[in-house]
Amino acid sequence: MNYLEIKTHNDLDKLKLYLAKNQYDEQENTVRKIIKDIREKKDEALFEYCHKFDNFKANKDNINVSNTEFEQALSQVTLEQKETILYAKEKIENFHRAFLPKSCIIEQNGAILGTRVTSVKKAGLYIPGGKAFYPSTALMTIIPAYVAGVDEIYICTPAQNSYINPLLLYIAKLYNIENVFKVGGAQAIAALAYGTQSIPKVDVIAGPGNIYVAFAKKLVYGDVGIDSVAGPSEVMVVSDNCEKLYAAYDLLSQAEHDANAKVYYVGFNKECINKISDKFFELAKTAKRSEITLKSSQNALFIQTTRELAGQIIDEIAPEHLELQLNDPYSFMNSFKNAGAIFIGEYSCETLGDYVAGPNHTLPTSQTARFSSVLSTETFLKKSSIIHYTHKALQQDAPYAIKFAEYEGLFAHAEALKVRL
Ligand SMILES: NC(=O)c1ccc[n+]([C@@H]2O[C@H](COP(=O)([O-])OP(=O)(O)OC[C@H]3O[C@@H](n4cnc5c(N)ncnc54)[C@H](O)[C@@H]3O)[C@@H](O)[C@H]2O)c1
Ligand SMILES: N[C@H](CO)Cc1c[nH]c[nH+]1
Ligand SMILES: [Zn+2]
Repeated sequence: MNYLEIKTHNDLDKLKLYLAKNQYDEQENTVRKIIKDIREKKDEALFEYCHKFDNFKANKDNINVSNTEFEQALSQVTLEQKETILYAKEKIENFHRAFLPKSCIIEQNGAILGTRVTSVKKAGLYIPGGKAFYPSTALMTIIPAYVAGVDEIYICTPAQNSYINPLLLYIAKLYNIENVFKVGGAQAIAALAYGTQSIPKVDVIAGPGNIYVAFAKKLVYGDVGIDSVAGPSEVMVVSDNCEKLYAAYDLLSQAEHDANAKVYYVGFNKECINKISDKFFELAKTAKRSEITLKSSQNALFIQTTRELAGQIIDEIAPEHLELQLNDPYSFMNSFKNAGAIFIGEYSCETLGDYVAGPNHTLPTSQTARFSSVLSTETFLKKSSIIHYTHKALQQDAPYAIKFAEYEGLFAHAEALKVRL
């Protein structure tokens, strides 16, 4: 069992060393090659990788889900499945609508100043589908793009042996999305970033994925916008009690996503650490997704610390999900800043956030919650400044702007104002 005792500020170095060991050089090199190949050989390389990694013999005629495939898939969706999806859809839509940023203006010394919010034109959404199917991620990526007003939405998802989850296609149909490409992994991200004969180049790529998808998004960023590096799932539970053992179940729920998932338990006494770790490893042994869970449970880290130092531990790890099972969680929240999503109290388990609470479940991982945010409508929006002066307003500000231009030796800047005075 990975265990750290952090009792003093200096002990935090042990955690930094532990985190620095997580290197994925081999996977990063694989992704670099995939991106290079897609940029150079486009569809030809894309089809080869679909075959190599997903056993799908792709070509220009079958890469896009056809009308017949849509119809077949929709006929398989049961009434109960539809009701479940529509329940979550409404909650997620309401949340994203409520937090939609709006254009706004102010008036200052007679000038109108503002921010104009516009959506990107083309968004590429990645819906994972390697080790599990993720219709919930279809809702979590489509809804913010749709609410933001994106003009064209394209979906990429792996089609192992040519199969796509019918629930995903049902959700795409609810939003009239016709372009669902049967492509997964780094090759999907590269295709959306640079375009191929079959897949258009988009403005923003959003959606989570495994280590290959996450590296690819990181590498194409700058040529295209991304939501965040939303890679293998992570959860940290901080608790000051362990009577109910909820933490062990919550750790397991994320360990089952991926062998590279990361789960952390932070407790304040050894007794709780022992109780939670014993239960967690017992559950992992009999887990349904045992192959994945047994591997990821080996990465679980148990930390014994004090309430005072726990905030610094959170900030260092910057977990994708943070559960605070604490007395007085709100006062504790002043002690840290870095977490993708914060679940407060023993009843707010992460599974609710994964599916139905409303906020997005696509979140930054691998310590990037230090600077990245949850996927939201903002992922698909840009802001432009608005500046509108009248002659009177110009007369008020110009003398100051002219002086600034002169301090900088930029005389043409000053002249552009002087001719208007
Ligand atoms: N951070 C978040 O917000 C969030 C949300 C949901 C899911 N997730 C994560 O998404 C991931 C889903 O992973 P998944 O694997 O099930 O699906 P995935 O769609 O992310 O990955 C499958 C693809 O990986 C590629 N791949 C697999 N093995 C490869 C190899 N050896 N070399 C090159 N490429 C390879 C293939 O192209 C395949 O299509 C999990 O890690 C899960 O934890 C994260
Ligand atoms: N926990 C994932 C984010 O890391 C989201 C998810 C989707 N389905 C189940 N869980
Ligand atoms: Zn999950």
